[in-house]
Amino acid sequence: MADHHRIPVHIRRRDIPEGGPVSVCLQLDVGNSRVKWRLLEQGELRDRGHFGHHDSAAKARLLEPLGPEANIWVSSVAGPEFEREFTALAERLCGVSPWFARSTARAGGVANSYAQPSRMGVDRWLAMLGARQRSRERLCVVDAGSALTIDIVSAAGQHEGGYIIPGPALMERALLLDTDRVRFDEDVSYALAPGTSTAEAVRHGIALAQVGAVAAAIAHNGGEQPTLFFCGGAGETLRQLLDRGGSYLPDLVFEGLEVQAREVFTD
Ligand SMILES: Nc1ncnc2c1ncn2[C@@H]1O[C@H](COP(=O)(O)OP(=O)(O)OP(=O)(O)O)[C@@H](O)[C@H]1O
Ligand SMILES: CC(C)(CO)[C@@H](O)C(=O)NCCC(=O)O
Ligand SMILES: [K+]
Repeated sequence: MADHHRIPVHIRRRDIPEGGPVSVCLQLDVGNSRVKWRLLEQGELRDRGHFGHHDSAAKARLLEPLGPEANIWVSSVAGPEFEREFTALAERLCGVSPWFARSTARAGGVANSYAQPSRMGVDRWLAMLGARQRSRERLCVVDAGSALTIDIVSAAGQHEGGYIIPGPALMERALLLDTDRVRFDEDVSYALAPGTSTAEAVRHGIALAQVGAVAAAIAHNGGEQPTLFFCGGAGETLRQLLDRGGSYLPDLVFEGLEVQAREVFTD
């Protein structure tokens, strides 16, 4: 842990001494379907990608070129085995101990509503910190990944609460698993019109459920209309189908990771 305090955080160009070491920061967003990553050098994006949790070749390609001066920051909602394995691999391949962000009671101007903050998925927490950094208005943060999560943050920065709903792929798998005749081969895209085939009825039904959940979350929680932020693989599609504006920010979790890291490493 002490090691991290020497590491320059939120590396701005003017922080780097002339001829000094190049600050490298590898950031990972470990979700339930896949691992997303981006690589920054002196605060500038150099590369990005994604891979499966068990793709050891991809992990080696990412870690091997890094030197011991690199920072590795991780948001992970995967189990502790991923954390252990990835830490051991990073230590072996580049001599760096990754820092894993945790959900806390408060950070970046946001107060957690959970009695046990560490129980909250850190991706939700970081997405809220990222959104709060961009807007001080009342927020609705929607992460449409394996799960659809919807979180409301008041203008004062209080997490009002949130929702965890199966995401589109999970909804479809649940239907196929527990029915005999819901079967189709067509690859129909998500839309809201009533379906006129099994494929459409399923895909449009799922789109309706996802969009409807966000609309209902906003309607049910009254008050000031929140500013919408979307992230996750289905985030932009959902934003368009909902048709209430808002921003799609695929890097919201990474942005929150930087907010939390800045607080942790500069106290
Ligand atoms: N372009 C797209 N349009 C609509 N839906 C999509 C699109 N891409 C992915 N999805 C759907 O969105 C869901 C999440 O996709 P994806 O796996 O990309 O999310 P993710 O945010 O990486 O998930 P996690 O963080 O949980 O690993 C899946 O149900 C997938 O079917
Ligand atoms: C809900 C997911 C799966 C979304 O990725 C993740 O945030 C998670 O595992 N959360 C733990 C439970 C909670 O957030 O209360
Ligand atoms: K996610």
